[in-house]
This record gives sequence, structure tokens and C-alpha cells, in this order.
Amino acid sequence: MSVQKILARQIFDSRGNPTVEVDLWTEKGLFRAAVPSGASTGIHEAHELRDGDKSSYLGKGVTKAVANVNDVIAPELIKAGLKVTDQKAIDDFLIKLDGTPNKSKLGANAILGVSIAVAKAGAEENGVALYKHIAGLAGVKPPYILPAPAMNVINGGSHAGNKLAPQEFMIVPTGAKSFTEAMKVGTEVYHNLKKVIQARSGIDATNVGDEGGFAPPLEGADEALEILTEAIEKAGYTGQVHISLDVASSEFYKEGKYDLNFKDEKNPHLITGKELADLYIGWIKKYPITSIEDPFDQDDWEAWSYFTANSGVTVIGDDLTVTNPLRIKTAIEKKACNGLLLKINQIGTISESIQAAQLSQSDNWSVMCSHRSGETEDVTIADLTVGLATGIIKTGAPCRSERVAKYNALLRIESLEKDCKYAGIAGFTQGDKAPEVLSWGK
Ligand SMILES: C=C(OP(=O)(O)O)C(=O)O
Ligand SMILES: [Mg+2]
Repeated sequence: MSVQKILARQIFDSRGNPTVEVDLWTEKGLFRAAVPSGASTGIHEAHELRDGDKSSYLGKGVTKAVANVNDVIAPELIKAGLKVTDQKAIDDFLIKLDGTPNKSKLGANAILGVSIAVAKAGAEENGVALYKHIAGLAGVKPPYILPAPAMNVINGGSHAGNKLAPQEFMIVPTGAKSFTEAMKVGTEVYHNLKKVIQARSGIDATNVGDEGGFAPPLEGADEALEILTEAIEKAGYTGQVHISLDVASSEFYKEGKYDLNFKDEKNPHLITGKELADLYIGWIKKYPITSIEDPFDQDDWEAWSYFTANSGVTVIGDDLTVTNPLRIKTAIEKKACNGLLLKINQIGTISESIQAAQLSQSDNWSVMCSHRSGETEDVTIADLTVGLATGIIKTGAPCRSERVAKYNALLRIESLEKDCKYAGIAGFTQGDKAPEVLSWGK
């Protein structure tokens, strides 16, 4: 019923950086959660507590966050005796215990580890799978929605050592009939992409970036979009696969301009927001692009609103909205975007993540559930995307186990759950055009 014991420790993420793992015991057993970590983090995200001590993994240690779980959260939460099935009460308790607006005292990484472990314990207490438990918390009813996977197959930006400024080029098998088929299509395009890159640039161009996508030495985004289109065609899926982009442009916004050559400090290629918008419009006309994430800097609100009104694609806020209901409210008011990137560690609790998704859905936004570039073997986001009927998930290339683990978890849900449907393109469709299949979750 309530928490009996908690023990946190420092483990390592997919980039070899320390991160927090939490073990939590109830009468039903042990529940374990691990916390992801971003590289292109938005400045408005909840605070990820790191040791900052230069002698410890270049200051990246999380021993303070671990100690906060073991010495502060554990005794207080056990004393409070709250039921693990009451996620909101426990998350509110954690938020209050921290007492800061951005969880900087205890650390969002400390709090999230506990929040996820509580959700897993709550699911077990209710005798249901985690996605069903989350659906119950959010008031979402079956049929359960399997998301369209947005697979990041070409890495650039801060996730790769090539010249590419945009961070992620994703393929989305929108034309598939099931999640299982979507994985077949996605992996076939991925393998064909390897051949296309090898033929163009040689074998050593097929090294991969942080999220398992290829990181070839491309001159610019046009070339990336071209080889992606070629790979889709080669795999025989033209018309059945869309492209999603995460430009992560806050990474290269400098004094009012965008530097398309930001990784070579001596040779900047600066353009204005208007020029950048025109570049996107050109790509949208030429390629089957269905969404663009973080097209502009996290505080360049005007550019966002202009682009959302004029681009015709799903415009997704990541650094802009940081899974924070307050920033999402502002974005709704300004009509700055029509899609949310849902990252649990940007806000720090499961309950606030549910609130962020529901607030976005209430304004008919799309919701893309997301991993971080630094990941672990924890697959909670696979349950979250189904439990909240987000209709889209992005969790990297279909390669590297910390990414594939999430896709495999979704394959398991699809094979075990009788009452489920694949979202396909529906997740990217807003407002009145959104098919019935997703609207019940709102
Ligand atoms: C997944 C992303 O990268 P990171 O985790 O580095 O923020 C992203 O920007 O959407
Ligand atoms: Mg992003």
C-alpha cells in the first residue's frame, strides 16, 4: 500500500554519464526507476542536480541527488504513509518537500526517480500493466493507442560530430497498419539508409550519434533530407513514411540570429529567423515533412507564432514549453505551437507530465512522448505514451538497446493488449481534423 523502503544509487546512462536510479519497496515487492538526461536542454527545464565537483566525472556526478533521495525523500515519504496508488498526492508531497519552483533543492532527477518508481508500485498494487495504470490516473479509456514511432535516423546538432545544425531527422511510418508493421517499415528504411550513406560517402560515414541515428559528414539539411528520401524510396515505402525534424535551434541562436555552422566557431553562417522560416517552408514544399520541433529559439515567441500560423505542419515545442504547464499556457495564448514534446524529466513528476499532456490536448495539440539523448534501460515512456494516448513517440533510431527497449516494450503491449489501435498519422492532426481515435483521450 505505502512505501516501505527506498534506496537510490548512481548508475550510468547511454553516454557514460552518471544518473539516478531509485529502488522502492512496498509489500508487493521492489520497483525500480532510472532517470534520463538531455544534452540540448532548454534553459526553462526543471533543475537536474549534478555535483559540480570538477574531480568527479567532470562535475557530472549525481551523488547529491542520490543523497537527497536516501536522506531526505525516503524518510519523509515513508513517514507520510501515502498510498502508492495515489500518484498525485505523492507527487504533490515531493513538490512541497522540495519547495522551489524548478525543483532545484532536491533535484528534478531525484524527484523523478521516486515518482516513476511510485507509478510502477501503484500499477502492481492495482494489478495492472503500467500503461493501464497511467491511463487510469489520466482518465483515458480503451482502445489503447499505439503511437507512430518517430525514429531519429540522422543525427546532427549537439548530438553528433558532423557539421549538420538541425539535431534530428526522423522517419515516421504513418502509412503502417499497426505498430508492429511500423517497426518493420522503420527498420527497413534505416538499413537502406545505411546503404545510401555508404554509397555516397564510404563506410566510415555510417558511424552513429547519441541516439543511434547515422551521423555522416553532410554539408547541410538539404543533403540529409535527400538521402532520407532516397532511403525511403529504396526500401519501397514512398508515400507511407513521413519525415519529422527536431531543429533544436536554441542550440545555435546567438544574439538574435541563427548560426547554421555553429559547430565551427571560426566560420559562422548567420541567418535571421525569417530566413530560417523560409528555409523550412522550402523543405516542407519539397519533402513529406509532417512536423518540425523547436524551429526557433526557446524565447523567440514571435517567430514561433508566425510559423505556426503559416507552415501547415505540426509545430512542436520542446525547449519552448519544457513540459511545464505554465509555459504551455503561454504557448496556447500566443498560438506559438500546436504540438508538445513530452519529456518527464523536464518537469520532474509523473503527475505534472500527465497535466502537461492533458493541457496540450485540451487545446487540440499533438503530443509527442519523448526520450532524452542520454537514456537508460528504463522503458516507462513506452507505458506513458500508451497510457496518455499521445499518438506519437520519439525514442531514437531502431538501433542501440536503450532506444530499442522502448520500441520493444510497445511491441509487447501491442501483442498482449486486445483492445488497441495504431495511431498512424492521427497523432499529427490537430483540432477538428483529429480523428475520433485520439479525441476520446481529451
Ligand atoms: C531528445 C532531445 O535531445 P536532448 O535530450 O539532448 O534534449 C530533444 O531535443 O528533443
Ligand atoms: Mg528537442
